[in-house]
Amino acid sequence: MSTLSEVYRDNPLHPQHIIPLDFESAHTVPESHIWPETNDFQHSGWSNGELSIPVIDLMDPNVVEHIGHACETWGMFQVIGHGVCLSLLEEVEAEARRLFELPARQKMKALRSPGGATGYGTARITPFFSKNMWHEGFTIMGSCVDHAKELWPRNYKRFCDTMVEYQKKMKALAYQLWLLVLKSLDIQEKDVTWAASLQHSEAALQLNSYPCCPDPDRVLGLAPHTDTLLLTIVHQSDSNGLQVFKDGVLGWVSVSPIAGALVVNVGDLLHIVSNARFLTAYHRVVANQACHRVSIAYFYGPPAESELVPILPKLQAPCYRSLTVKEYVSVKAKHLEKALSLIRI
Ligand SMILES: C=C1C[C@]23C[C@H]1CC[C@H]2[C@@]12CCC[C@@](C)(C(=O)O1)[C@H]2[C@@H]3C(=O)O
Ligand SMILES: O=C(O)CCC(=O)C(=O)O
Ligand SMILES: [Fe+2]
Repeated sequence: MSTLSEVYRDNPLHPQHIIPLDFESAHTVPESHIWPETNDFQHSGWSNGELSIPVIDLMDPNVVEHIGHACETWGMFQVIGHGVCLSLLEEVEAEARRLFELPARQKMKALRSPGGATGYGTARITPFFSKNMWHEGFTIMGSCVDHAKELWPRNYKRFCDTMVEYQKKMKALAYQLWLLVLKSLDIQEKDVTWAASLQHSEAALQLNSYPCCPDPDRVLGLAPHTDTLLLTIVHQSDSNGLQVFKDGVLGWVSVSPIAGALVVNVGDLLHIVSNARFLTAYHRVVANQACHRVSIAYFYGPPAESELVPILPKLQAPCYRSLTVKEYVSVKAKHLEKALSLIRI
């Protein structure tokens, strides 16, 4: 369907990097999932007052300044007053849980193929790390009917309808955030050559599952990474786990759940077009023993063929060379964290 899928088809993964652990049967943590020398997971993580990411009310008259400031200092913030109703957030989370609670052999029927972009499986960044994550995911790009039919042959409609409805709401919210971001950069929409194409944006919905872990201090839910596209909107439900890296003294900072709030990340593409003024959020997820954490992430960006050009204030030189979305996604699929430095001028 989308040309982003083509990029992933051209960068296939090995089957052993796609199949998650059968977490239900794992009563101890296997060697393959024990991360070395990183026992800082639970104890780092500030999360009070000034030491947490900003919470921004979209109805606030100064919302543009707040968003600009948050993107410059954290690359991540939480939004309230976004107009997405709580019942839809609860519904999409309940559907995600319904999927992940299926027995492993059932979920395997919707396994992502080696060159595929969609379906059940590990996180795409898995091959870059020597240890596996305490995580399983389900990726949706375009229609999820074929995979959902494998999971629930007679009863797939509720899942798909919820995902369609949720993506519609996320797309509208992402566009609203994008316009606020442009304002904060003092840029007119008409000056961005690919702005109109955002109507046909290439988006992905990722359902994430972090099962209860018998030994959470020795595993990682999701390894540190930055998101690739423009913006990510995350519904993280009510359990801790998400952390963002803040340069300087703070290190890993917990992103405390706020009921009804959504977490917004600056992705690499927004970092590039802002000419490095906005930080791309480097984040990770730690595991926990008590509950099965589920999150739903919506990735928003321009169509794959769009040419990204850093938007420059007067007299500023571009930090990155111009390239298409597709080209960047492909560089990232091959080099992960090194991708940004490879396109630096
Ligand atoms: C459109 C996207 C964005 C993807 C790839 C593709 C579909 C799945 C997304 C994630 C979801 C989990 C973390 C991440 C890092 C991963 O491994 O897969 C994300 C990645 C990215 O932001 O690069
Ligand atoms: O689970 C979370 O809170 C974050 C997930 C995430 O970082 C992602 O899907 O890219
Ligand atoms: Fe992420």
